[in-house]
Amino acid sequence: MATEPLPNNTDPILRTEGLVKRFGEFTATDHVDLELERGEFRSLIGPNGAGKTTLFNLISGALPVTDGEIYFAGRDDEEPTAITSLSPAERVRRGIGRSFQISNIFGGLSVRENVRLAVQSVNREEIGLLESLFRPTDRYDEIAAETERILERVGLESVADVTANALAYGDRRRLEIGVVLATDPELVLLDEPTAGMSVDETRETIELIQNVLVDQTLLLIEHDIELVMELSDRISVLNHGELLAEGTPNQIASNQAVQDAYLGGTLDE
Ligand SMILES: Nc1ncnc2c1ncn2[C@@H]1O[C@H](COP(=O)(O)OP(=O)(O)OP(=O)(O)O)[C@@H](O)[C@H]1O
Repeated sequence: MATEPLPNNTDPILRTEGLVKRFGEFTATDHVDLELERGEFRSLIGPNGAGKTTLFNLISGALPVTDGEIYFAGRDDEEPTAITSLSPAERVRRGIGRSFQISNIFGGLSVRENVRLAVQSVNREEIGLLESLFRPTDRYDEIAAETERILERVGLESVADVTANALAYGDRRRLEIGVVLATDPELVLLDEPTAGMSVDETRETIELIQNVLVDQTLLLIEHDIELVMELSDRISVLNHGELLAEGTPNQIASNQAVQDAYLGGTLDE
């Protein structure tokens, strides 16, 4: 009987080393060492002000780090390389996508135009100048085909010509996910995708994310602890900017430090 081949690379897709972010005297990120395995669904939880969004901003490049390094393995199964000083746009090209709290949608453009722009934004650099000059039709066809593939993947074909601002709430969520998928990410940072949603909408959105982003590594900030416990492969807990605990949902649920600092014993109920 054939045996499963061993994965040829077990390096983490993302690794932060001693990551620090200070705002003046205040330390929002305090020597965070985080490692994400390729393909995992990781949630990042912690009380308000624990530093979750700040950590996302450091990983995406929206904020410069005060100290420490960020390594990312990117598209090819290569050794992780330092991305700490790369621009946000370069990080997107390397394969770090981000969605939700920072909206990537242009409200005045159609659904299709939004997706096409996102596809173009990452493809531009991948072909040489000569190729782009001599094969414009091929390129146009490729981008159009990829755009249609993504519209189908997120279930927006029937509203492709609708202006984004006119979309129903659920379809707007689909477009957010489509736009991030269009950048062909390896890792997707999802910052409270369900903020302001009802329990049912929350569940539907998370299920959509899981279905559509099945090939990606996900790092999710989510306040619905029940959902986090149910869906995550592993959970990292931040408290006062520090990584307080890390583990499977069961390990986190039974971690006394987490209960004391954050969950107030509610997980066992
Ligand atoms: N640009 C900034 N300047 C000064 N302080 C900031 C800045 N950004 C964040 N902070 C502070 O850093 C701390 C962490 O904020 P952050 O938004 O990362 O927390 P969070 O865990 O995402 O919180 P929440 O769950 O409420 O969204 C907070 O005390 C916040 O006031």
